[in-house]
Amino acid sequence: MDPLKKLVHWLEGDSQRPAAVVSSKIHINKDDVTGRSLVANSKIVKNEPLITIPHSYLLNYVTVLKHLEKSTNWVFPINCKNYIYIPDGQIDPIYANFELSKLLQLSSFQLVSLYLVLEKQKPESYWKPFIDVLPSISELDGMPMIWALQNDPIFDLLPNSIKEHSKAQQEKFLSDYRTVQEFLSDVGLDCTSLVSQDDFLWAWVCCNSRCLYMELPEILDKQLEDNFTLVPFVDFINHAPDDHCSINISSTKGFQVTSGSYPYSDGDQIFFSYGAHSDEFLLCEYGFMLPARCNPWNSLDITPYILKLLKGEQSEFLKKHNYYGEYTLTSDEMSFRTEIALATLQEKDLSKILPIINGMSEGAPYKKNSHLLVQKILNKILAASKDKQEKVRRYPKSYRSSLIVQAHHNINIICDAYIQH
Ligand SMILES: C[S@@+](CC[C@H](N)C(=O)[O-])C[C@H]1O[C@@H](n2cnc3c(N)ncnc32)[C@H](O)[C@@H]1O
Repeated sequence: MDPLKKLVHWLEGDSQRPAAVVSSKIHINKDDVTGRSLVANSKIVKNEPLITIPHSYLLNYVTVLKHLEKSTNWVFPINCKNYIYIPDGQIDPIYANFELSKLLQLSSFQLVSLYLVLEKQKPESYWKPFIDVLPSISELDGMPMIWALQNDPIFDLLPNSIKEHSKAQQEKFLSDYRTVQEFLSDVGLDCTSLVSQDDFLWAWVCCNSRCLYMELPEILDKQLEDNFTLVPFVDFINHAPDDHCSINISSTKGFQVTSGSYPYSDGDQIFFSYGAHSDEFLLCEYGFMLPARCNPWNSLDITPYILKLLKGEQSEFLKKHNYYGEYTLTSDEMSFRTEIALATLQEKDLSKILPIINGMSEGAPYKKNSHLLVQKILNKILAASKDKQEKVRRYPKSYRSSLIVQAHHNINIICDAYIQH
């Protein structure tokens, strides 16, 4: 049977497992650009219920621990038996080694990724219908952190802001992998044979590109970034920058999607917004960008250029008032933080900047020079971007090179529009 059909069949439940509810007005579609997506078969009105996925199908910190508990002699402190189905079956000898106190020290990313890798290796797993439809690593090849991990020299030709973002992600990934290796060796297992770095990368990027916000029980005392879940079927919904579907989590019913403020016609793709994200963010975290000029959240990060110009006293002043770093601009305006930093650069008496910070002054005396400074910075950025684009052209055409060209194109659009403006 086709893996998508198997997934739908699994979600239909059985005498023990609750059924998910999927509106007959939507179906799964597949294309080369956006992968799987959900599409309307007929008219859908505003706020119409579309999908409900019970907790038994959600993969997150709580459900993983609940499934592991079965193979161990510890008792998970959260009682969720009546709303999370755990299949009867054999004890897993690997999980039998897992100590609760050590598991509770893992983050959601570490635990869920480890569990996905181990479950994927089993010929029989409760989660198999879900795991079989997760994207392969090659489907997530748009994420530049993967290029960096593979030491692909083309990574160097990305805009600096994307390189910085991807390097930070890469460090987080490697640190998560190290923690999981330590966890496995602490419980007496051989990590390298059980969980290779490539397998862990696959699971980690699946979590990164498909996780949805869900608060974990307070008793687990986790960090904000641990509050996520994977949601089969709902994770086929692609991103659009404006509001489409709305999502909601019911403690009893599970994960619910309604059409929200947006009516759909037959053939329309169903979207929801992953957040107010720029193309650079979408590329780093999800491996795609929106078509040119379609993303209203695109901005240009000029932080390194401004930081280089600041003198010690000016940096201290900006740090003291929480205005150090994160200097951006869009096609038609610079951010307030950028304005403050550029005014600070021009002022000897820094007390004169405080009325601008407090909203008592518009900072008119600094505006002309600030604008000139930004123009100079943008010309430098344009020159660096042109140089990198020429180098990319010397590479054979590939998916990665096309993404780099698009990322530079986005920068050119903002710089040109701002300079003309
Ligand atoms: C939550 S999944 C959505 C379903 C996905 N298309 C699939 O085939 O499984 C997120 C991934 O979908 C793709 N995606 C989401 N929105 C997109 C869009 N507007 N354009 C292109 N790709 C998109 C990206 O690959 C992203 O990592």
